[in-house]
Amino acid sequence: MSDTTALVSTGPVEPPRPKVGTLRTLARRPVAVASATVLLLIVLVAILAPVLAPFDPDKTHLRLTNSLPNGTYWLGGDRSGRDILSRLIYSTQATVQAALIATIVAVLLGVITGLVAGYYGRTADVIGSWIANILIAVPGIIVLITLYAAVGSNQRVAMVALGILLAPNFFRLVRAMTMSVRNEYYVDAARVSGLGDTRIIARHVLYAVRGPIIVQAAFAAGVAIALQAGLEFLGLGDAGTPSWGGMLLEAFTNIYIAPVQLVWPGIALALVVSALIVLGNCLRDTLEGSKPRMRRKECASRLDVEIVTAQGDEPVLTLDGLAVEYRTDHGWKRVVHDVSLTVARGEVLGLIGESGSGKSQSAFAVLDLLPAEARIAAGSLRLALRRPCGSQTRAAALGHSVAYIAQEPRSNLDPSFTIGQQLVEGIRATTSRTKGGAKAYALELLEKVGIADPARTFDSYPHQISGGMAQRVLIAGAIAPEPELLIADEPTTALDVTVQAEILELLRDLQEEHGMAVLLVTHNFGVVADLCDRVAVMKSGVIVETGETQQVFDHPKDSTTRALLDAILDVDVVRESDAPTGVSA
Ligand SMILES: Nc1ncnc2c1ncn2[C@@H]1O[C@H](COP(=O)(O)OP(=O)(O)OP(=O)(O)O)[C@@H](O)[C@H]1O
Repeated sequence: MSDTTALVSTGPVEPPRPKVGTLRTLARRPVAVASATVLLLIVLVAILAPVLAPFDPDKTHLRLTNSLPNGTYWLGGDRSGRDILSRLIYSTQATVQAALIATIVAVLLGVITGLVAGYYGRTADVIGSWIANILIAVPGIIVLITLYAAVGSNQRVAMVALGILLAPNFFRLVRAMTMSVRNEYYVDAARVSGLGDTRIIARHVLYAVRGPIIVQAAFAAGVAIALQAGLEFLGLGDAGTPSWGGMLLEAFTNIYIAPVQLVWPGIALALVVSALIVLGNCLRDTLEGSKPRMRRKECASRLDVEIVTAQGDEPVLTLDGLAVEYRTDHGWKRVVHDVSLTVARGEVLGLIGESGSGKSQSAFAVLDLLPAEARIAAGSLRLALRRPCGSQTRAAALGHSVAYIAQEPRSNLDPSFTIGQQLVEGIRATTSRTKGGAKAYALELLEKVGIADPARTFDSYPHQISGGMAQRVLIAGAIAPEPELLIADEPTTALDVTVQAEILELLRDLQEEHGMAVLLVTHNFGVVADLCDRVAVMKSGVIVETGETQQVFDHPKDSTTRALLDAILDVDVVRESDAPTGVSA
């Protein structure tokens, strides 16, 4: 990225993309299938215990006391001569019951109160947060031990209490996520379209927070199982009901005589808790649409990047044969085909095309900003820079010699920090200025990009400034290291017409003053006319026409170019071209 290293989007919570076939996606992940199978088997074993267990769990064969695995007792006998396998099987009932009760209570309590507190705020939030803080401060195990002492060994009551103690985790998670989702535009739109609060919460908010809830529920079930076993191990359980914790306790007292007895309940516990955590993570990944097996570096590895010291009039940017693909349910889909272009030193190249034509994907490929689900199938990138950028890698060049201005100015500013903090951090990361020097430079830049009161803007948070000012701030951040190439992705799209004209004028002035090369992504020929020396027209991932702006305006060859030209009202806006010649896209 640019010197806006610090100006990275933390972005609002995105509305979740609708997913088809969650179970099918899950079924493609071997670890998910394995852990789901383990959990399903455990539940089946709990239900079918009387059928599956070879012996009554309390039946004793004295001659098999502390016996090793044998033909009668496949896992051996315990210190009372009972079958360990049968007791292990019956113990799953207590385990499943404990996990279900604690998790259901925690989810119901925590999610409902978290949704109410996060959505309505105010009193509900204050009371909910207050109770949650108290419950979190309470030492759970002590409460449970006290409870056992007070009401006797009643696992159901203990697990309800544990559920209440675990509920604040859900409360906090759901409250925080609901607060982010509550102000999203799609929630506003649902409200305006007449949906009631209950439907909005159930349909939109709950849908957005379901992934983390599922993961948290898996953790809660794991904690419940571990705690239930712990309490049984402490001898607080019902001695008449087989449980893994109780078996561990017996095996522990017998450790010098038959240490192997510790192994079976230990394995069972480890297996169930691990399966819960793994399945929870897989479910979250699937529901949130992440594809963990595809790492960005792995996917982007086919772009051949070369950073060299510029010789003569060599173009700053040379992109050759770029192909970008996205993974779909039916294989890889190519969205950018064999795109080649150059941007000469000091030149402004407009990359124009209708929506979805592949402009942003081409720019993102240069900036190494493609998402994890994309891959570069072919292509080479050459950056010829006058100023050396340390290690001569693309990562080193980004932010120093190559800067970026994004489409959505506000979502590229971190709402938690002031404009000044973000600018200073970016400047210090890309230049050798001291903190004081960086502050003075930031104020100078803010003035340069036309901000009327730089000192006030410097101390403002992003939500306190307008969209136009936010874009000026991003431009200030981008030009701070005096880049040789500026990539601007629809820098005026999110702004109103008057502000658009001001920002374009600012970009033109800065480009002329600094002699930067600019790759300007846009869908508006008016913008191209205003700023660009040359233009490359894209359609369906392919460059269909390139040429000097004036020439393309006067004699458009491709029907896409003509259609885009027809979309602007006044072709007289084409500026007199003083562009360098002889550089082809
Ligand atoms: N994450 C993604 N997954 C799948 N396909 C994608 C993804 N992002 C973009 N695409 C596809 O890539 C193609 C090119 O998208 P790109 O963002 O480059 O369009 P664009 O020309 O910049 O349009 P716009 O001006 O609307 O941003 C589109 O067909 C789009 O559907």
